[in-house]
Amino acid sequence: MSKRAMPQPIVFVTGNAKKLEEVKQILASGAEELPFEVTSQKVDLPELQGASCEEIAVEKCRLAALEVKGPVMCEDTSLCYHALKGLPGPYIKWFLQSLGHDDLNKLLAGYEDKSAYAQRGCLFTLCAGPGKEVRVFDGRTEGKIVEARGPTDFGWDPVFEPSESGGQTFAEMSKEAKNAISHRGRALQLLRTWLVNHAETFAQEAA
Ligand SMILES: O=P(O)(O)OP(=O)(O)OP(=O)(O)OC[C@H]1O[C@@H](n2cnc3c(O)ncnc32)[C@H](O)[C@@H]1O
Ligand SMILES: [Mg+2]
Repeated sequence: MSKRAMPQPIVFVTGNAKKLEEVKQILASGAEELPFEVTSQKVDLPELQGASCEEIAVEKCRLAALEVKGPVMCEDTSLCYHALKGLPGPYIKWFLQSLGHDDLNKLLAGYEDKSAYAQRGCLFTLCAGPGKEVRVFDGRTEGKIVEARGPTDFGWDPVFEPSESGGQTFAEMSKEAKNAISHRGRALQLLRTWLVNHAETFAQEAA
């Protein structure tokens, strides 16, 4: 499919190089090609505190559109422990940075339930430009928190064992296998389908 002309490509705004790497792989694979060009820009956007995952994601995307002055997509990943009623959730980045994998796991030491979900972080968000509607696409993968196994180059991948992985942590899986069942792969698939089906609407909003 040829790409539709837009004044500007959609800019994926993120400060995280590993996210960008996966998003590129996911967009390059799969049956449907995106009807628009996607580029990326490294901006560390401020994130709301004390708000719901969805409010955090929407506000970040709104700021990204103002910054880029054109169409953008962003994403926010949460890691939610069932025993901790959804925490650390959107604050996983700060927990991981301060605690590291081992101490992160100790948070669950007092609980039987080690299950977690990597949720809404893939909250992928899409916005056609400053002041335009922000659309949210929610991808979720269930699993449990385990002792770290596998390469440690991407966030909490070593301590998250998805229920569908046959016992491997995200870090131990190939990129293709992770992307096929990951929160990011699922949310991005929803965004892709929406854009394919609403290309006209989105192009008009961005014009
Ligand atoms: O600029 P942005 O896109 O916000 O990038 P970020 O690194 O700040 O990312 P988040 O705010 O979404 O915080 C999510 C945290 O979870 C980590 N993370 C995100 N996706 C992950 C994945 O698929 N596997 C493992 N860790 C992940 C990421 O490194 C952060 O520490
Ligand atoms: Mg962030």
